[in-house]
Amino acid sequence: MNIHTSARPSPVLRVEGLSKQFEMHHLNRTLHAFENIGFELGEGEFILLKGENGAGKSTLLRTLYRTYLPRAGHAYYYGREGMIDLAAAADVDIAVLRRQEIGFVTQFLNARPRVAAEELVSEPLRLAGMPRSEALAQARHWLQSFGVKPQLWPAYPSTFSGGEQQKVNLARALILPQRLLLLDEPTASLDGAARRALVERLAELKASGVAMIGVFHHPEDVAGLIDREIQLETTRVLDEADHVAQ
Ligand SMILES: Nc1ncnc2c1ncn2[C@@H]1O[C@H](COP(=O)(O)OP(=O)(O)OP(=O)(O)O)[C@@H](O)[C@H]1O
Repeated sequence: MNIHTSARPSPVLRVEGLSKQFEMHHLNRTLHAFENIGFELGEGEFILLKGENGAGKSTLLRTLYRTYLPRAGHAYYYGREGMIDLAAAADVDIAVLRRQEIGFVTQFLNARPRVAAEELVSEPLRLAGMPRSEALAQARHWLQSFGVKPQLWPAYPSTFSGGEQQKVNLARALILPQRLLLLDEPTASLDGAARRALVERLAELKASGVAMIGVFHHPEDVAGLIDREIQLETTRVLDEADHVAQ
């Protein structure tokens, strides 16, 4: 007898009852960015986050990256060293995870003055112990794939166009396979060739087991990668009177 079981992939992230609000002190109001979010993300899975402008998509990604602390809930991350609640972990543990396991990819480059593009891109590999020449060779490979011209490789990205900066940013963010990738509109302002290169790289990372959750300007680009979608509802603003009524 053949029994077919569709085993779920090992969990990477389990989010329960996650909520985030912003206090708008100057207006004496509370803005609920998202409320009571729950989902599970397994190895090699890809979740597309959807919702109107202001629905809380970026805020959810930033809360998972712990740029923000949530108001309530849990985000259990199953890492190489065991399980940790990203909603409550110490900053020092979050810093280690950001270096080694959890990546955040946005369209904005955090360019450092007088650091060449190829140095910036190769840095994660060098920090992981790869010899400099090998790390630089890989950095050039990825800069080439994303369409950054060779004459720009030794130049400073602070002088690059918006699209060129974004390509450097992507090459750096995706050069070292992470366990979990948070993607905040990584294709915005990229040309067609760079978008295709990005999607190819994401497909490769997904196949190697990297879990991803993200917002995409052109979701059709990643249609072939999506396992599930999460729809966020539009943000509610509560003022003091609402608080009293609750
Ligand atoms: N640091 C902050 N302080 C106060 N309010 C904030 C802050 N960050 C975001 N918000 C508010 O939270 C809500 C959700 O914002 P967010 O950027 O997460 O939306 P989004 O779904 O990513 O929108 P978009 O599709 O326009 O990028 C918005 O109303 C925004 O004004």
